[in-house]
Amino acid sequence: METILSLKNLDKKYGSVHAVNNLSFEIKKGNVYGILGPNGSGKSTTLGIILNVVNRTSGEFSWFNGSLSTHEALKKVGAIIERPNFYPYMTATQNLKLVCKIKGVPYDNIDEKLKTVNLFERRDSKFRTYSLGMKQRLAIASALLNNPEILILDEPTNGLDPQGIHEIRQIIKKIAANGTTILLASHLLDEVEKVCSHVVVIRKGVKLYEGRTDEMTASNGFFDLKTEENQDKLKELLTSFDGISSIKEEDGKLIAILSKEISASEINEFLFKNGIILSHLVKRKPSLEQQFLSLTNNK
Ligand SMILES: Nc1ncnc2c1ncn2[C@@H]1O[C@H](COP(=O)(O)OP(=O)(O)OP(=O)(O)O)[C@@H](O)[C@H]1O
Repeated sequence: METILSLKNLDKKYGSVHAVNNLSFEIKKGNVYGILGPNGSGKSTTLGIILNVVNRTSGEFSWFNGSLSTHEALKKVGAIIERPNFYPYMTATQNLKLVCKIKGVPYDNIDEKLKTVNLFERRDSKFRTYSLGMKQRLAIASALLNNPEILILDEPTNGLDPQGIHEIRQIIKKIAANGTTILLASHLLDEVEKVCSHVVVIRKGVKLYEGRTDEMTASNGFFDLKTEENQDKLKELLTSFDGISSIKEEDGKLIAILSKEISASEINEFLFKNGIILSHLVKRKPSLEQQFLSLTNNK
């Protein structure tokens, strides 16, 4: 799969603040990536560096396998990293025409992009009459005017109401489904879970996790178990079972953490054959939220 962007050991210090710390990851064509991290974790700084608006302290990044200069490469990138700013007394179409002039691209795309962001019907309304959600959608249309290979968004749903948030997420998915690679920064786990196929989790500029969003959720999970009879024997049997990596006690129950996929019936049968009748057996998986919190809090 074609590499759109690669970061190697990227570092940024603002005086004593280590905003980005030895960060490496790759963006492959066609995926939707989320940079996920709490406030101040270095997301905006990272986006600023790859867009050439923030100087890195050290490390490297390269666009499109280094086949183009950064200046040329950025012509194939659409980005919104600041609050959208358009002329209030001009209509959506007039504002986008101006952007086309500045970017040196023809007007031909304007209607299509307005349709993509559900603003075609409101194309002749003045920008100042737009809601915050509409302003954000117009910014997305503007970033798409040059048909970019990749669209970069910093906290795309910040400040919007639930409906506005939903609409922006649907639009991002639609743009991705049309083949545009997407990189967005978010502090919202839920957002990344809903929108992104891949995630890079950072905290204090350090990468904690990189991989598929669904694989982050697909840890093997754990069993809650209880017997009214011999809890010690239950513990002993579980310890001997291949695929159980550790056991802890909680509120009179045993929690068995799995290192591979084991079904509830498999474990139930094994215990029954060895003389244990369970009064409680539940298989659980930690939610992405629990995993995110443990990733960002405990390291
Ligand atoms: N221009 C600057 N000068 C000094 N420190 C800065 C500057 N920009 C960012 N920082 C610091 O660098 C760290 C990372 O900030 P950054 O804005 O990249 O994080 P973020 O993850 O995008 O957070 P947020 O979601 O709050 O914007 C923070 O500690 C921030 O205070």
